[in-house]
Amino acid sequence: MDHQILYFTSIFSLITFVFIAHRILLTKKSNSSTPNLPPGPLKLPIIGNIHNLVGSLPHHKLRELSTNYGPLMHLKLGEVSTIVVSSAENAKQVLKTHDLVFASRPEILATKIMSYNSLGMSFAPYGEYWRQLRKICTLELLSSKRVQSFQPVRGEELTNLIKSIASKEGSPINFTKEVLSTIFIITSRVALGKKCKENQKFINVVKQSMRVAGGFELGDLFPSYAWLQHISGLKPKLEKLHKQADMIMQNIIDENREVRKSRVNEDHPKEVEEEDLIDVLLNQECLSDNSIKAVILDMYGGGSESSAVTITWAVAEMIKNPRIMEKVQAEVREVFDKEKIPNERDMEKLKYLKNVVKETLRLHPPGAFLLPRECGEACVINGYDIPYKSKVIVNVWAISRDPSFWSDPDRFYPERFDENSVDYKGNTFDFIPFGSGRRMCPGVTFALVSVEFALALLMYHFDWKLPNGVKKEDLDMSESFGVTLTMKEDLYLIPSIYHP
Ligand code: HEM
Repeated sequence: MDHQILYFTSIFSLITFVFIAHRILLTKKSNSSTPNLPPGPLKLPIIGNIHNLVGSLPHHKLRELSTNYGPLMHLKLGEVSTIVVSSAENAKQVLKTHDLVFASRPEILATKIMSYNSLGMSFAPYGEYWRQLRKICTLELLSSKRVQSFQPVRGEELTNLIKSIASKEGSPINFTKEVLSTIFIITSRVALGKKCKENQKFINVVKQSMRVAGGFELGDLFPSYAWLQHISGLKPKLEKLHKQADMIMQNIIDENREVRKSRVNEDHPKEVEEEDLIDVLLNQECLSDNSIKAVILDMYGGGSESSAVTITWAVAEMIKNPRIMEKVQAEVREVFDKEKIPNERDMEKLKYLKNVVKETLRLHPPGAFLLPRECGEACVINGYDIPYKSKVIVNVWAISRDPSFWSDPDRFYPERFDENSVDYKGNTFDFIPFGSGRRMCPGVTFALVSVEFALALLMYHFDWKLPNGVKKEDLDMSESFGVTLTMKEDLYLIPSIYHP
C-alpha cells in the first residue's frame, strides 16, 4: 500500500513538474516576441493574471483593474490572451469598426458539450453556417410577426402566474423562483409546443446546466492541457446533462415528425399561427437534428434566465425606491383601466415602465460581459496590437456605470431616459445590454415584450412589500456572477391584491 502511495505521488509530482517546466518555457518564448499589447497587470508564470481576478466578482474586479490600466487592457488568463474592454469608445472599436474581425466566439467547454460542438447560433464560429442560422432566427423564429403570434401563450402563462401569486396573498412568496419558472414555461411552450409532456423535466435539465456552466472553467483557461477538463468535474456533469437534454429533445422532434406526417396524410397541415418554433425549424431542410436541438437550447440559454432576472432586478429596485414603484403602478393602472383589461397592444403607452426596464438593463445587464468574442485576425486598436485568437471581454456592466457618460451612475433613476432617446439597437455604445454588431442579440423584441408585459401585470394586479419587517434599506442587492448576473439571494415579497 505504502509503495502504491509512493508510486502515485511520484507520478503526480513528475506530471506537475513537466507541466510547470513546459509552461515556463512557453511563457519565455512568447515573451520574447511580445507585440505592443494593451497595458495590463504583471503576468505570473503559468497562471498569468488569474490571481488578479480573485477576491471579488469578475466584473467588479475587471473594472477596478481598468481604472489602473485603462479601458483597453490585456490579461493572460492561464494560456488565454484576453482583451478587456471597459469604455464605450473601445467597445465601438471592437463591435463596430472591427466588427468582422471580432465576429467569432472562443470555444468553450460548456457550449461544446451542450450545443453539439457549438452547432447553436450563440457559439457557432462566424461563417456560412452561422449566417444561415442567424437568417432563420431573425426572419423566421424571432421576427416581430412571430413574436406577436406567441401573444396568447404569453398571456395564458402570465395569467397563471398572477393567479398563483393571488392565491398566496398576504404571505411571502419566492418572487425570483415564481418569475423564473413562468418565463421558462413560456420559452418551453413557444419552442417546443404546449403538449410536450416532458417540458418540466427538460426545463430542469436546462436550469441545471446553466448553473453548472457559469464562471471560469480550468480547462478553458488551459486549452492545450485537455486532461485539466477532468479535474474540475465539469465535463462529466455536462455530458450527463447533455445526454438527458438530447434524449428529451430527440423524442420531441420524432413525435413532431410523426404528427406532421399524419397531418399531411389527412391533408390539413398546421396554419402558420399555430406553428411552434420546432415546426419552423423542421421546415428548414438544411438543418440536421443536432442543429435543431442546438438552436432550441439557444432559446433557453439566451432567453429565459436573462429575461426573468431583468424582471426580478426591476422589482427589487422599485422596492428600494417606492416613489418609482408608485409612479409605474399609477401609469399601468390608468392605461389598463381605460381599456378594461391588460393588453400587450397597450404597452406602447407605458413610457415610464419602459424607462424602468431600460434603467434596470443599464444597472444590471444580465450579460455583464456580453458573450465573449474572439479576435479572428491580428489587428490594431488605439495603437495597441490585438493578437490573433485573443478572447475579448466587453465589460458592459462597467460601461453602463461609467461616470463620464452617466451622471450619478449608481443611482436607479429611470427619468434619465426621458431626455435620453437611446434605444436597444446597439448604436450608442454607452448602453449595449443586448450587444452590438453582427452578433448582437437576435431576441431583443422577444425579450422586451416578455419583460415589459410581465412587469406591467405584476404592477397592475398587486401592491408589494418586504416580508418580516425587513426595511427597504436592508434589502440585499448583492450580485451573483454566472451565465447571467442574478441577485445573490432570492427575492421574497408579500403581495396584496389591488386589482383582482
Ligand atoms: C433581457 C433579455 C436578454 C438579454 C439582456 C440578452 C443579451 C444578449 C447579449 C449581450 C448577447 C451577446 C451579444 C454580442 O455578443 O454582441 C446575446 C446573444 C444572443 N441572444 Fe440574447 N439576450 C436576452 C434575451 C434573449 C432572448 C429572449 C433570446 C431568444 C429567444 C436570445 C437569444 C440570443 C442568441 C441566440 C444570441 C447569440 C447571437 C449570436 O451569437 O449570433 N436572447 N444576448
